[in-house]
Amino acid sequence: MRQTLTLATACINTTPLDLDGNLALIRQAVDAAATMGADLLLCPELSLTGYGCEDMFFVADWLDALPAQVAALADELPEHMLLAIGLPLHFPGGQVFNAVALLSRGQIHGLVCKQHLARNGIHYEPRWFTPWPAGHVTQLSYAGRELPVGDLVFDVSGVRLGFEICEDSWVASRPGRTLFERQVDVILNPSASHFALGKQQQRSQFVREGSRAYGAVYAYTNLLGCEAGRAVYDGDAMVASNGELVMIGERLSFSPLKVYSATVDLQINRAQRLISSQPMLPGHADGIASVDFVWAGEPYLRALSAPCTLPAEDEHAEACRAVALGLWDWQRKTWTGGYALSLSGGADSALCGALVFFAQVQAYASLGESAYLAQLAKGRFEIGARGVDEAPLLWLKRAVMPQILTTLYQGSEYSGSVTRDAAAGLAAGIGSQHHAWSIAPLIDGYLQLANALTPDDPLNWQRDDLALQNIQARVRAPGIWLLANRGNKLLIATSNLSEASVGYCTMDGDTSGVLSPIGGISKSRVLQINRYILEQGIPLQQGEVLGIARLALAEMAAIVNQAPTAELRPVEQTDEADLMPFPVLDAIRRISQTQHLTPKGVLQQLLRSPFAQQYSVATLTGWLRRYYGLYCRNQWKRERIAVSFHIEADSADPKTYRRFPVISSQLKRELDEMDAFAASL
Ligand SMILES: Nc1ncnc2c1ncn2[C@@H]1O[C@H](COP(=O)(O)OP(=O)(O)OC[C@H]2O[C@@H]([n+]3cccc(C(=O)O)c3)[C@H](O)[C@@H]2O)[C@@H](O)[C@H]1O
Ligand SMILES: Nc1ncnc2c1ncn2[C@@H]1O[C@H](COP(=O)(O)OP(=O)(O)OP(=O)(O)O)[C@@H](O)[C@H]1O
Ligand SMILES: NC(=O)CC[C@H](N)C(=O)O
Repeated sequence: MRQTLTLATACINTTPLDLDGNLALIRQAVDAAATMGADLLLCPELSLTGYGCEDMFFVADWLDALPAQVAALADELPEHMLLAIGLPLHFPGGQVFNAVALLSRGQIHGLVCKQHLARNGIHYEPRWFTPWPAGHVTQLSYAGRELPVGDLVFDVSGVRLGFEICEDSWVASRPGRTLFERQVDVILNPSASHFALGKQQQRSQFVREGSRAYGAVYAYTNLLGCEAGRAVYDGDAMVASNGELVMIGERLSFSPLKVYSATVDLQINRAQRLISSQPMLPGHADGIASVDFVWAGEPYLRALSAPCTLPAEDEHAEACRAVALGLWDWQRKTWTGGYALSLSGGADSALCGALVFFAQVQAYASLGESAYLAQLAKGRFEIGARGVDEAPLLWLKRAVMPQILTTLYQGSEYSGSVTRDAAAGLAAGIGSQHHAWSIAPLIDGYLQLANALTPDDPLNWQRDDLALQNIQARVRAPGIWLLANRGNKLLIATSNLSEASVGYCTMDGDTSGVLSPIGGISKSRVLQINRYILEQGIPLQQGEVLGIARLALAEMAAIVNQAPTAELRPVEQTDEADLMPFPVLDAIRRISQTQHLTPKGVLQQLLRSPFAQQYSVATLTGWLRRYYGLYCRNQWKRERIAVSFHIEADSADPKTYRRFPVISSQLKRELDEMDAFAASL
């Protein structure tokens, strides 16, 4: 019996429905794992089809074509390697399960089905899949063979393998408990776990604990990249043995595929089972499938992987990297000509522009110049060659960025030179093709048209404040759309999470666009990140390729040193005066969305926080009323805000994370209860 195993994990940047593309990456992963001498390769959840296939999981004809692909893949495997691959499993005439198949050369050994379907956060798996009942095993005719299916353990020449499929490991009654009873040596976890700040820490806890408590090696692998346009997957990969991490992969890589391996000692984990206080029935044979596979000989001279520790999380770096990876994947998966951005010289659009630049720099560093250029060539960019002595960063700014990003400053009579110069400076710093024009004549034109309808009663700022603000924001939209259409570019909308939550944005004005890259980042963090980009720079992976460790932008200084203002009114206006301090707004948003509380419950939390020392109860309840008033009435706006990436723990996206009725009571009763509670204090 083998005493050690070399386990490989693949993080794959899948595309939903792209069977050929996903299979090509899986084949590359098999080759890479073979080179590493791996005994087993684990691929992520639903990696054959992509995780986000949505209602295609209801299309039986499409599902029923998959087994032949799986069989063909098995035929190509190297002699001594097992492959675990996630896929949807259709019981002909019945329902669909979220499964993983275990393959070796020419063979499919069986399929394990997910028992706990993710229905929290951004996940809606119960719409398509049926949960598999624990302890149930059946037979199925699949790809022309009779296979065991269900809550299975595979006995591979004395080494027992079991699975927890993503959400299975997040719940209290995780399958690992019965895998332990069946003497499992290795628990494999194929996942599709969306990126959110702080999640690696959570995952590492169940990976380590799964290994310690169940006396097993635990291998975890996640999808990578912006698979289907919204969620970004971070390609987290970990292996734990004897309760300690022995492998941690690089997360949020711009490579479409990352394969890692770890060599682990099965004996030391068996020893933990031996001394476990949990009873284990001898001869527990239920749900154990014997696998006809011969491991390669024991590699006695191969060193075991050493324990390692999780690196400390740099939240700003992670947020920037996740957004940039999303932008890179949108660019390459949509085959479009880059991005167009209305650049105001304010915080939000500046961060969007900076992250488009960071995406190019990181893609260059991760892929290397020739693969990076090959990718751009697929998007039909014609990039001039880099000068012999030209530094890659300068070349990216000079030759690449003008093609990737078009920026446009659109001043009005209320815009100042501060923002115009800040926009021009940032554009120079990131190398975008920058233009500036005035929208004043267009606004005048609209006002003349409207005033001609009521010549005795022209629009004025005292009465028509919102109408006069919004026309300015709207007049900017057609111009930037024109430039976007002309260059086949994706229009970036600059909404951030805080403003999107309360609808503090003009529909069909500054919300116009395909994609809101920072729609998952709170305004408080946007402001902090801009300062971070100025003062520290975003760390680069493989930065040595460019000769820099971090990408800093000195041009952010002019952005960072302004108070956020929408420049929509003749009198100086700040966003925080219109709304409330952003840290308070973000706390209300986060508490209400992640703790699922009523306004009274949120107030109670705020009263226990440092805000209670800063602000009176009356001020806090006033802001809570403003927040909920805007939140409720603007659900229709959130339904129409451009697609965004999930970055913070919560999000405003009504199609994934946060659902709320478009028409509602506006929480009138609950707000009155909050006031009554505040009055009772
Ligand atoms: N109770 C209600 N329930 C559902 N819908 C309601 C509604 N009341 C009005 N509406 C609809 O909403 C429409 C108004 O929506 P919309 O035209 O978008 O505009 P609106 O939400 O009224 O105003 C835009 C707000 O965003 C701010 N803004 C704009 C641009 C940039 C920034 C920034 O700093 O980033 C901020 C601006 O200062 C203003 O407070 C109404 O005409 C009506 O059709
Ligand atoms: N003068 C301008 N030129 C070009 N685009 C503008 C201009 N003013 C506003 N916009 C567009 O409208 C969006 C919203 O404007 P707003 O001023 O609220 O945001 P911002 O300037 O990016 O950041 P901040 O809210 O911090 O000022 C901007 O992000 C930008 O895309
Ligand atoms: N695919 C899944 O089961 C994902 C669910 C899990 N709770 C996560 O967010 O990672």
